[in-house]
Amino acid sequence: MEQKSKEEEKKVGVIETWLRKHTLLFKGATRHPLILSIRDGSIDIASFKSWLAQDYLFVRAFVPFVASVLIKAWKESDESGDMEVILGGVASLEDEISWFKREASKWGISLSEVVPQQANKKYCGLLESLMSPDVEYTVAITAFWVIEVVYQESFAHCIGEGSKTPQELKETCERWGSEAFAKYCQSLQNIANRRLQKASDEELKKAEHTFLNILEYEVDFWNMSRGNV
Ligand SMILES: Cc1ncc(CNC=O)c(N)n1
Repeated sequence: MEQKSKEEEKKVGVIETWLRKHTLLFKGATRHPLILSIRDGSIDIASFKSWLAQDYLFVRAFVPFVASVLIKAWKESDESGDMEVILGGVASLEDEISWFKREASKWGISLSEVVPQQANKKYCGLLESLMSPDVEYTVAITAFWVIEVVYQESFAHCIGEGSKTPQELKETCERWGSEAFAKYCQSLQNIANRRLQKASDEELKKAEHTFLNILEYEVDFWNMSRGNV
């Protein structure tokens, strides 16, 4: 029988603790019926197209949010390496926006005509509130991590063992489900964990609240496009 020392216990990050405490909600966001329908091949393409169009608008709002996290890292971070990780995130969003445009044209979606739905507007509003200079770096980087990891966990599930994801959706799943994206999410998690470990109770409370909020908004976001699954 191995007994964990107090030192080892302390190494279990705040995020791991939250993930254990809020497993149900996390599963709700990362094993949504829409994702399960991609994985089992039963996906209704209209739902996929609706998600794609809405997500393009979301990602456009996500860019300034990530830029705001970059500014906070520059001002508040105790580790210079944080900036490179976040800057990498900003850079890859340029490619992502081009990808959305290509993908939309493949599916015959006219992005200029897409109208944001309620859940999307609400989520973009949350992003905007998190851009405020009053929001601490620790809270913002935690939010950034959870937004990314929901997509990573969701889409990785669609390309895992035994998945029946339709060929034409595989590229989408690879975008967020890839090993490279998983590594990037791990880097964000490490930064967030480091900051959370040093945070005040007040900040911890705010960060956990934001974490839960985002998971709920992600569920609402998937629900928007789920159609009749
Ligand atoms: C609603 C939502 N959540 C997370 C992501 C992933 N981040 C950037 O692409 C996304 N595209 N959309």
